[in-house]
Amino acid sequence: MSSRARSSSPFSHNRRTSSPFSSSSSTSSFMNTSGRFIPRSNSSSSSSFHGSTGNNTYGSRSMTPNRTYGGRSPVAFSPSDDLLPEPFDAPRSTADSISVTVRFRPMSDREYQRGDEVSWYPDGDKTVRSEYSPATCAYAFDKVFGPNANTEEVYDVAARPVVKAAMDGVNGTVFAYGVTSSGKTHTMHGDQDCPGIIPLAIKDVFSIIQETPGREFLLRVSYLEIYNEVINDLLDPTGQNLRVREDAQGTYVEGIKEEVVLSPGHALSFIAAGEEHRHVGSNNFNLFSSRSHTIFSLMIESGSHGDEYDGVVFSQLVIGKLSEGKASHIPYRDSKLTRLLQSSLSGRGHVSLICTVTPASSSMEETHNTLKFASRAKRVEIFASRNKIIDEKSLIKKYQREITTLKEELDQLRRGMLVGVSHEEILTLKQKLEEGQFKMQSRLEEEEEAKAALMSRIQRLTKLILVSSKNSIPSYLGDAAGYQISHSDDLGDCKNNKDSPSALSDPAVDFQHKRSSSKWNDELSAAGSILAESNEAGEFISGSNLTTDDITASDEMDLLVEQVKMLAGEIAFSTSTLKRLVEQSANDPDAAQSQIHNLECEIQDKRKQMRLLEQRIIQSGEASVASASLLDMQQTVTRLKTECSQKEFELELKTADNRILQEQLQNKCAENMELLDRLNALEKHVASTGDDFPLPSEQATTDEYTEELRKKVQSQEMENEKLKLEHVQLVEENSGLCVQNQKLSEEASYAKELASAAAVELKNLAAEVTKISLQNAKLEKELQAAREFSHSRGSQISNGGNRKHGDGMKAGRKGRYPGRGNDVSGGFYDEFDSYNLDLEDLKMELLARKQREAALEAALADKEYVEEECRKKVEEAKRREVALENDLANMWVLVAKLKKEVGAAHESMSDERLDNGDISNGQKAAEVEKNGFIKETQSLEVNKTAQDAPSEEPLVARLKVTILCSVFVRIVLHGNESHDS
Ligand SMILES: Nc1ncnc2c1ncn2[C@@H]1O[C@H](COP(=O)(O)OP(=O)(O)OP(=O)(O)O)[C@@H](O)[C@H]1O
Repeated sequence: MSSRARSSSPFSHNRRTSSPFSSSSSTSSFMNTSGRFIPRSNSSSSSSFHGSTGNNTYGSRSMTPNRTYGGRSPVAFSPSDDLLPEPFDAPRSTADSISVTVRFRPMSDREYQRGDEVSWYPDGDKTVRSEYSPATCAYAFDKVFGPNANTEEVYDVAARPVVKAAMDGVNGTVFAYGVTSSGKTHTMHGDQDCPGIIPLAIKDVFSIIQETPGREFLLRVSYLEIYNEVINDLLDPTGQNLRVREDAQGTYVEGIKEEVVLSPGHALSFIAAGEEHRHVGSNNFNLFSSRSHTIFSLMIESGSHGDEYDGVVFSQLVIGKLSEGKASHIPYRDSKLTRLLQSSLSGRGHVSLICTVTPASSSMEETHNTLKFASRAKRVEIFASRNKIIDEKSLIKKYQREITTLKEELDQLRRGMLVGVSHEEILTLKQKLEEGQFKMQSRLEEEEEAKAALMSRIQRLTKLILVSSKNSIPSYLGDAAGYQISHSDDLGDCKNNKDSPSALSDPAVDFQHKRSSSKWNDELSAAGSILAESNEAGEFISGSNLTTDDITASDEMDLLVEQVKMLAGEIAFSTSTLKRLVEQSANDPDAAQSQIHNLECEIQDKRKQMRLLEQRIIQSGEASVASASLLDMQQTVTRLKTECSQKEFELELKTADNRILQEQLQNKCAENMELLDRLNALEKHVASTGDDFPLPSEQATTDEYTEELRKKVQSQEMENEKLKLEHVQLVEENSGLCVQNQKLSEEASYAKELASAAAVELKNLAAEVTKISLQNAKLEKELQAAREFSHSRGSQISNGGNRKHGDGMKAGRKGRYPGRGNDVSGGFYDEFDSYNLDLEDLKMELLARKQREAALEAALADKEYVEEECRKKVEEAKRREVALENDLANMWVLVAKLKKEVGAAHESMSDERLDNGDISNGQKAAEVEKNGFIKETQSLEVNKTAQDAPSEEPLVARLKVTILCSVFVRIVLHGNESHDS
């Protein structure tokens, strides 16, 4: 058995009683499954939906208690029907979803005062709808409870099936989730008038146990709080900062205390004690509570009786209160809470999520977030199945086994089946058996003792009550009465006096006296008549039969003590009556005298009785000591001790009550003082107001005066109203400031926490940095060493000549570590050397190649550049050539034109001259010359490429020069143009 629990209650239950509980002092696992959420693949089953055309049937935007939330949503969808919770029948193998319910709380007075409106409302019993966008924003859940629903209704839907299944061996988790002040505590814990889920579940568990007589149950509880990521054991104040551990069975809290519980009250007392240890207790610091989660776990172990034993079932119910806190800086997925609930929410048990929300508009966003969370939770699939422990871990099984073995042995012994076994062996076996039984019994009895002591005390007290109420008296009381009577007889005139105390003339005295003593005296007298012949105190003591079957010595002692107390009370009362009579005797000495005498007799009589009883107590004590067996004495001592401790406990309670009462008294006194002060002030005020009124003059009529007074009162009332308003405003302002102040302090504390968290982070980071720096330094060192090594290696190799390949180099490398070659490490170093140098050579070669490559690339680039330049020049030259050719062609066209014109002019002139006969020889020569020129030009035209004909005529040569010049000019111009462009 894993010993996880720090300790557990030593309570065990006695099987002889009719209770179905099994006995145990147990340690067991806290959680017993592990796994993960399985997101539902079928998105159509999602519970959130949008886009409906429903009308909001609630016109008003304020939520009042009278507002009805019944009726189905008129919207045109029914996804909620898909989400109806299936019955939690165990075992179950098909997938089911988490049961998700939403509970609205009523709007608080504060929210009303703040002017909040309803922002979310339950539309029917399965839908939550936004008031501001009802058509587009709505969510469906298994069940939605309006603000008027009570917790029992919530329990019936959201928790009862889980509890039932848990009692049948299926793990279950019920948790309330919501923002601060949304109603988680109200839902889970509740109060006296309206018990929450936890007390209801506990009650249910015990009723199920009562209704299942065929099974034995062992229940244990644990209660923890997760506050600011720290787990504290609420059942054990020393259990702080516990750790979540994980084993094959799942996650559990190491060292959590588990207590065996025997009744609902017992379980609830642990919760009440746990609440005292909570980090925030009943504190109303919202921010703190939003970081506080509580988990109450009930471990249930059960098995059938004896032969019907069919294995032990172990299950766990976790009932949690989880706060949705925006203040929390740890997201849920990383939190301890998630780790802890991992087992419970693993999908193998039932899970019921109750989301608590407020309808108020000031919390609209928070409520929306809660609804979104709830909607997402609905998609988680579970496969709830029944747990079964068939290993040896079960306490019930262990005990059952032991009992069965012992029974068998006993049977064998009884039947005398141990044939051939010697008498000694039988005795030894018997002894062993008895020892075993004794062990078992003693453990059970330990548990029973406290209970038995209480029971005996109750019985004794009950006897006393019965004795007095039934007007019957045991024989020993009769003795006492007899003694009283006989003693009175002794006193003679006291008894026979008609003015006995019961016939006192003062009716008040008579009544009071009767009220205190008549019943007792009547009883004594009645019994005394039976034993009237016994007239001596000694006889009464010795003759009384105090050791009847049903009355033990201690009972007798108790009764005697009670009698002494009563007598003492009566004596005190008679004494005070006597005092009063003595005072009265001053007025009427005769009448009072006899009464005084009787009363004195009575007091004496009672004193004697008391003394006798005291003696009897002493004697009875001595006698009982003498006669009682050791066992009796032990029992008596134990009982007395128990009573003592009970008395102490009662005393403590009384002291605490007293303290509270005193505090209350002090408060009341203070309040009274305040009220008195206020009264005085008011009286003064009234007096001063009265002074303000002028006394009615003789002329003024009473009516005028009354009117004046009325006006004054009215103005006073108005002033009062004003003051009241101011007061209300001030109170509001004050509460606002208080809230602000609280928020600020919360924020400050949050900031502090953040700062501390940041400090921790920083510290961690610093540690990381240090670590990394150290690593860096180490690496640098190594690098440096490697560099040095390679450097020295390089120089060594360069000195050694042939560096690249060959034996010489290897010989050089080996020479670096003289002596190493002989051993293994030397060989390794040589190899390492050689590898390093090869690598280095390769690197250098690679570098040289890269350099060559780069040089070649540069040369190639140069070449390409030059080529490009040349190509450009060639193109330019070609373009010029084309241009020149064009110019030349144009030129030739011009020349041809000129030639034509010149030829035409020449012919017409010669024709005219020939006709007129006035052409001189000179002119003829010129014309010849011209004709020659034309002929030459024509020949040029034919041989236009021949530019320097040796036999040119001067004119032709000139023309050529002209043309060339023109061509040159054009080339120059063209060159300039192209240059400009
Ligand atoms: N269903 C309800 N009906 C009536 N009153 C409710 C209901 N739910 C909550 N309240 C009241 O609202 C107030 C806040 O509720 P409660 O303390 O339960 O909130 P909480 O969520 O537990 O807050 P915290 O996280 O701060 O502890 C309480 O005064 C409570 O009595």
